[in-house]
This record gives sequence, C-alpha cells and structure tokens, in this order.
Amino acid sequence: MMIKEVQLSIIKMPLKSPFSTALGSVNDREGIIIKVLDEEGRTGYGEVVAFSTPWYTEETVRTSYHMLKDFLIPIVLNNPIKHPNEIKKYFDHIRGNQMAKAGIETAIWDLYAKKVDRPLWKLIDGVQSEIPSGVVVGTHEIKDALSQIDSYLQEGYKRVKVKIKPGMDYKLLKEIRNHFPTIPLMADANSSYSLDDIDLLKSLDEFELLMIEQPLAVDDIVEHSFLQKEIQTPICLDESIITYHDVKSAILLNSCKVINIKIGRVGGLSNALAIHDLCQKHQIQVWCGGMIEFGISRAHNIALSTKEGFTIPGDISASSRFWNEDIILPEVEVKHGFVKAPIQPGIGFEINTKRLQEVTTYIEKYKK
Ligand SMILES: O=C(O)CCC(=O)c1ccccc1C(=O)O
Ligand SMILES: [Mg+2]
Repeated sequence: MMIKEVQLSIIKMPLKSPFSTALGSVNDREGIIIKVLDEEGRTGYGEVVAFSTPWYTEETVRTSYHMLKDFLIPIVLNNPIKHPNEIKKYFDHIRGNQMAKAGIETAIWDLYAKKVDRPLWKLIDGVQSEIPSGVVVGTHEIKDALSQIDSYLQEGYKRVKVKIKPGMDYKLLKEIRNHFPTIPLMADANSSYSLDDIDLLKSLDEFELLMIEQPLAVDDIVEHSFLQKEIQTPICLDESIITYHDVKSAILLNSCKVINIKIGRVGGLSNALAIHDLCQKHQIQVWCGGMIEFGISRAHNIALSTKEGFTIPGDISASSRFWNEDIILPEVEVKHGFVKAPIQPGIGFEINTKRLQEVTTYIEKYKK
C-alpha cells in the first residue's frame, strides 16, 4: 500500500451533559479525525483521542497535531506499507505520543481491511460478533448518579462504572449498593489515592466491585503491587499501562488482575492486540476502555472488543451516551446490552459527512 494523502480535521462537539472525573470535567470534546487515502483511491479513518488539555495523559489535540504533521505523516507518506503491523516499527524511534500514533495507525488498519475487503474485526481474528456493553456514570453527585444508573440499566447496559475520588467514594458506593445490590459495578479512581489511603481502599471490599480502576499514581506499577496484596477487590490498571513493557512489569509484580486496554493510550491497534495476547497468556483479564470518543474510535474499539479475551463489558456505550448526533452512520447502538460487530469491510461504519463538516473547526491535507 502507498498512502498518497492524509487529511486532518480538528473537530469539536458539546457533550450532552458534563463528564466529571477525579481530575476534572469535560464539557466540549475536541478531537482529530484522520483520513488516509491510498493510490487506488481507497480511504481509511482513524481518530486521535487526546483531549484539549493534558489532564488524562500528557498529550493534547495540539501536541498530537504537531506530531502527526511534522513526524508521523511524513513517515507514512514516504514508506510502502505492506501490512498495518509494520507501522509500529516505523514509529519506534519516536518516543511516546501514543494517541497521535494510534490515530494514524488505526486509519491505516481501516484502509487495509477495506483493501482486502474484510471487516476489521474479522481481519484481527475477532470471535465475538456481539459484544457486551458497559457505561460510565460521569457525576459524583449521589442523586444524579442513582438516577443515571437507573436509566442506563433500563437501556440494557451490562456493567456500570462510577468515578470515585477522596471524599466521594465509600458514601457514593454505599448508596449505589443500597439501591442496586447486585449490579456488576466498578469504580474508577483516576489515580486520586495513595498508599496513605489504604484503610479506605480496604473498606471498599464490602461492595464486591468487579474491580477498582487506577487507584494509585498515573506512573506507578510498584505500589499497586503492594496494594493488591492488601485488598480483595481486583485492581485494574489504566493510566499506568502505556507500553507492552508496562504490562510485562505489571505481570511480574502482580500489580493488577485486570487491564483496561485503550487503543489510543497504548499507541495503536497492533500494540493493543499484542497486549491482549500477553494478558491471555498470563490470565490477566482485559476490557476495552473508553475516551468519550466519537464514532470512529468507537468503531475501532468494537473491532478490538471482538477478540476472545474481552469477556468483561467495556466502556462501549451507544453514540447517544455522549452525543446528540455522532459522525458515523449508522450510529453505534446498544440492544439488550450488546453492540453488534458490523458486517461491512473496514471499521464497518460510513462517515456522516454532513455532521463531520458541521463540527470541523480546522482542516488540512498533506500529500506526498
Ligand atoms: O468513554 C467513556 O465511556 C468514558 C470512559 C472514562 O472513564 C474515561 C474517559 C476519558 C478519560 C479517561 C477515562 C478513564 O477511563 O479513566
Ligand atoms: Mg480509567
């Protein structure tokens, strides 16, 4: 494959309602949509999931734009690519910048799957044609959280994740458990605790959570290993896992029992697949994490989630969870708690060009 053109569109869309985490709130979502075009006129789409500000990882929309324009796009325009698996080799000498790399790598996966005329999920040997869907409650307000959970359960979601932070943890989970004693429930701390909070973290064991996601520091693997020995609740790592090597370290140290795989955070679909395989080998459970994304990243997440290790419902909610109108057609729908993997080649969704244009704030094309 020769890529002859790459188009970057910065887009911006308001969320239906603000999404709060221990680290801050998101009201408007910016992102970059990447379109790659090959010499035969085929197209592929990817999405950069970095936020406007560096609150979740150090990348932002603008740092990833710079990385793409000045480093990554010239590489893909100037090298023949036989298979998307080769891209990570080309990107190896560029440190970090996982979300920028993932955006363009996933676009090329889509293009390649279209070239070989197969749905992306089949190309990567996915096995689940219907994947269980979970949802994230984006508020720390108890009353709000309870009513959101109630309506999400009515919509059929199979797992509920709530955000916790110091001061809004035990109380919130206690109320949720009083109202919903048996729902599959998990808590995401977004790295807002330390080992000084060990008694509090132990007290959460009574809620029989599926897992607690990223309780300790963003860059920690060692202290999580200590914490996992002290608490019953399985630890799931999110922010701490950026590379394949991080997963090896976490396995060696028994730092977690579960890993949240996000294609963006780990630098692309090839890395996500390698991490999935390694986790399978070591009985580490995996699920696919969300990034309050638009439909294109969601479509890539659906493909990844069809792999056999993805047995826990991921953050794969419907387009309508966050958006009044998504940028793909059809939109992602959750029926009876499941999302169907598409049958069309590539990511299997069309671009809603009218909607994409409406939300685009900046556009640029790069040619060979
Ligand atoms: O897309 C979603 O469903 C929300 C997932 C979520 O919790 C999240 C959203 C943005 C950034 C980080 C996280 C997280 O998993 O920590
Ligand atoms: Mg998380």
